[in-house]
Amino acid sequence: MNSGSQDRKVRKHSVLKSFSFAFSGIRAALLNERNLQIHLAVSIAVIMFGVFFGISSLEWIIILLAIGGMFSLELLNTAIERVVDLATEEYHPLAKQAKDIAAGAVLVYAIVSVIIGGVIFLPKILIFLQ
Ligand SMILES: Nc1ncnc2c1ncn2[C@@H]1O[C@H](COP(=O)(O)OP(=O)(O)OP(=O)(O)O)[C@@H](O)[C@H]1O
Repeated sequence: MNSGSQDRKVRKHSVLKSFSFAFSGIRAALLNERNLQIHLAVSIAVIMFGVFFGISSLEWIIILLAIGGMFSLELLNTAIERVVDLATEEYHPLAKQAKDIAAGAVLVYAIVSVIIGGVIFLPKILIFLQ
C-alpha cells in the first residue's frame, strides 16, 4: 500500500513536471518565434471579433479549433526547425526539405483558417456595415 501511494506520488509529480516542460516549451517558442507572436495577436483579435459579433457555440468551436490547430502546428514547426538545426549546421537538401515541408504544413492550415474566418465573419461584417 505504501509503495502504491508512492507510485501515485511519483506519477502525479511526473505529470506535473510534464506540464511544466510543455509550458516552458510554449514560453520559449513564444519569446523567440515572430510567427507565433503574430498568431497570438491575430488570435486575440479574432476572439474579440467573436465576442463583438456574438458568434454561435458552433462558430466558437470552429474558431477555437482553427486557433488551437494553428498554434499546435506552429509549435511543431518550431520544434522541427530546432531539431534540424541541431542535426546539421551545414547546408543539406534534406534539412531544407524538412524545414520547408513543416513550413508548408503551417501554410496549408493558415490558408484554411483564413477561409474559415472569412466564412464566419465576412457576412457579419457586411451586415454590420450596412
Ligand atoms: N541546414 C540547412 N540546409 C539547407 N537549407 C536550410 C538549412 N537551414 C535552413 N534552410 C533553409 O533556409 C531557409 C530559411 O530557414 P530558417 O531556418 O531561417 O527558417 P525559416 O524557414 O525562415 O523559419 P522562421 O523564420 O520561422 O525561423 C528555408 O528555406 C530553409 O529550408
